[in-house]
Amino acid sequence: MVSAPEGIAGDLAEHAAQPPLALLRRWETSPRGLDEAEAERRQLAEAPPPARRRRRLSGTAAAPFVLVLAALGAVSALVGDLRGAALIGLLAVISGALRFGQERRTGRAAAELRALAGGTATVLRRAAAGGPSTPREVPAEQVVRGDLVVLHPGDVVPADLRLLASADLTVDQAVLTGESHPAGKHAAWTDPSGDRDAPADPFDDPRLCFAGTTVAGGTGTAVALATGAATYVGAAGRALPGAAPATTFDRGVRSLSWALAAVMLAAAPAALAVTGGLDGAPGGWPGALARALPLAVAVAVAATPEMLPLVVTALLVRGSAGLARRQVIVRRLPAVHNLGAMDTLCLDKTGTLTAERLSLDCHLDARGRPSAEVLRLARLNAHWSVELSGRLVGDAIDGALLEGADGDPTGPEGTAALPFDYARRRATVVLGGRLLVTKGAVEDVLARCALDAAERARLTALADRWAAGGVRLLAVATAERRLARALSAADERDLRFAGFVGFRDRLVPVAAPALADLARLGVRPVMVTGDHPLVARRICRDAGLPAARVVHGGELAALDDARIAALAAGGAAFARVGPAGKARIVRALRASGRTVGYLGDGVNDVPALRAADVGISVTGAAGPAREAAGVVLAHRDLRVLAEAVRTGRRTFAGTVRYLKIALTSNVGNVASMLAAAALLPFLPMLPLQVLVQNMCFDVAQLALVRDRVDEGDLAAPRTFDRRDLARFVACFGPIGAVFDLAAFGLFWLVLHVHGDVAGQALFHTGWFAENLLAMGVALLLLRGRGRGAPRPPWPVVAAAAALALTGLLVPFSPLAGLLGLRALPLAALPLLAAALAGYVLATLAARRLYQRAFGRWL
Ligand SMILES: Nc1ncnc2c1ncn2[C@@H]1O[C@H](COP(=O)(O)OP(=O)(O)OP(=O)(O)O)[C@@H](O)[C@H]1O
Repeated sequence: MVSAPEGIAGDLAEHAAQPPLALLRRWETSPRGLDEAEAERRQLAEAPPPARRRRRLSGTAAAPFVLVLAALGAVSALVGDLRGAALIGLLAVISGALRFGQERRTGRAAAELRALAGGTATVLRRAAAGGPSTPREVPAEQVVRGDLVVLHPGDVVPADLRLLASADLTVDQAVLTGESHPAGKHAAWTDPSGDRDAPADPFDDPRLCFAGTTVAGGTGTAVALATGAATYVGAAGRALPGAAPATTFDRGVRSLSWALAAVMLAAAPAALAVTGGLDGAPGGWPGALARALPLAVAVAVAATPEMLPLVVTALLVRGSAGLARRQVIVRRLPAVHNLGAMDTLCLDKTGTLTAERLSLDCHLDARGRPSAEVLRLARLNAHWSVELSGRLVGDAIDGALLEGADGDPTGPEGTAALPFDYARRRATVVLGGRLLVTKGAVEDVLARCALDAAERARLTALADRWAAGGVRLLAVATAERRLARALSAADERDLRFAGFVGFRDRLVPVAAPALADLARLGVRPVMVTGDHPLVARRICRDAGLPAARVVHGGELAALDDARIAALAAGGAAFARVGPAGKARIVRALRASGRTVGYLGDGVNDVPALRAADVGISVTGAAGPAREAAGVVLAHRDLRVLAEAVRTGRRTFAGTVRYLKIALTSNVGNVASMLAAAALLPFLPMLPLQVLVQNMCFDVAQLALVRDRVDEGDLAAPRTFDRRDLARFVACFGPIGAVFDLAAFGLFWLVLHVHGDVAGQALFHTGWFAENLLAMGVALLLLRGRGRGAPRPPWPVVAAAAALALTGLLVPFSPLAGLLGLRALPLAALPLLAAALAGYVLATLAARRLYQRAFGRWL
């Protein structure tokens, strides 16, 4: 559960306790809302300062590598090596500039992608002070304090709100409280004991709605108390709505980062331990320590794949740009990875598997005979529930009813409405102040009709027959009633059954092949629908989906997460599931270790879209559903899903490849450096040389972002596998270390480098060159499995060549003196070639063995 600073919780409690009118006065607003000019003024006052560039610069400056360089520079200056300190400072600037540039590029691309879709909210505003107010849809971040916000099912609450009025409002607060049942919300609260103004926990206060939660049912009007960072979640430092739950990839990278931090912490003392006892260091032990400390830090840096965040973001941006070309819009970058990791895809039915539009099929009386009167009642219900709820358009059912009608349906004017909501599964209007007309799910409406058991059973059987044939029936019922007060769900009782309206929900032709493609990629589809179990079974059959059993939403409460996951794994479909139930199924599957996608287009899908590892929606879907999704399909063509999954896997494989190459090289390097430090009577490499070489490798590895992936590595869902990574590094890391050490041995024996400073510089140079050449080779050989794998693209070849050339040419350049390097004698070249040839042959052999033993490369 999210907890926020005391002050915020206290403020909210105080606001909640105030009478609505006093509250409106205090916020200088009115029951008709703010006028546009005032809203704009407040928006300017509340907007965060435009300090983004400065923040990015300071973020770059605080990057671990830059920080370590700064620390090293300081240590060098302290031990009197001013030239070294200046050079390290220069290195810090170059590294920071590279990082800043790359981040700016990827950041811009990511922002462009994000801007493709954003959250909206409905507010009541007036064009001018004193004028009438109208509901207006505005971007969620433009809601200001004092705005009157109108809530409908599926809306993501845009700010912390105090309710002024509501009708059967329920809010899913799971993102904040973990509570899976929606909480009832209404404008009043009284403490039974009369002691307190507000419940102890603000989330229990029915008068308050919190930014980031989702409206599950009913409607409401509320005043905004806090927006943006000032909201309860904002102040708690929590990512605001849309914040997808941590995915397996996030968790994997996080645990890897911890492991690497531990390696860094261990590498520094290890380097100290092996170099601390250097013989003959001037100044005795403290002098040796002062010389060894920078190396220890440099070794720790060399052990870390510091480009990881950059490579991950660049790969994600590249993946999403590729998807955008295929009309798949990625709204949240990590969703790309999650598409690749997804092994279960829950889908609702209407508008995803079946056509976006329903068509009216029949209108029947209680005997099953065509009835124009039933159609007229259903249309009046649809017309007035859309009109009186302030919504511009109805859902698919209302749309289908109104579509065929010639103008407004004839009949008395609607005077009150209780619009459709997913928990009640029905909609009710009052016509002419006394005729109540309800339409909705057959079993829900029949349960509220005054019928004897036999008649109810007969009507249920009649509806089931139609449902089994693929027709969705809704029941229509009426009642004569004078309402002295506002209409509420309690009035939907003792109804007189009028008849049925039926709709045809056609499976889109591409649904079955698209789902088959996904199944071949190891993604199990699970249907989760609000519709009737028999309709669900029928559609599953037509779409080739498993429906070994259809679990009714009503059963969910009695099932624990493990059982729900087991049912889904056993091929069950879920029917008559409301928004909270859909989210519950997604959470249960995630809790069982699955990576879950959710594909839906209705407001009833919003909680599930947000609970999933990756929420997928379609353009033309309800606004809140699009906003809740991480991925939006620009065309309702499910066939692109398989390609999106493959792109996700490619992106993921790219990240894994980077990690494998970087860690293998780093581990081999650090191991050989520590071993050499223990064996040699002098530092095997100067800290600055370690850092320069490390930076060259870092930059070269950015080319991997452009690399291709073997399609064979994309066949199954991928999650972060630390064991696989460790195995790879354990197989290939030591090869690098062994050949590094072999090279030292050769230099030692053949170049006679021992002893004097000039000899040491020669040794350092030999190693510098050998290391960079080996890194170039690693980049080319470890990127793929060899025969049959895609050839390296030119940026990777160029990066490998640049590494090799840097190693060979820098010792002959003016930079050599600055870095403490010397021109290598010609005799060194055959040694380098021999060490390198050995490394190449050993790696090729190991690659074949690895391939045979483990099959998968990335
Ligand atoms: N506008 C409406 N008025 C009255 N009843 C409705 C309306 N829309 C839907 N219903 C009833 O409520 C049920 C649940 O609707 P819901 O939208 O949750 O699911 P669905 O559209 O049937 O399927 P899916 O979850 O696959 O989109 C419907 O099957 C229908 O019986």
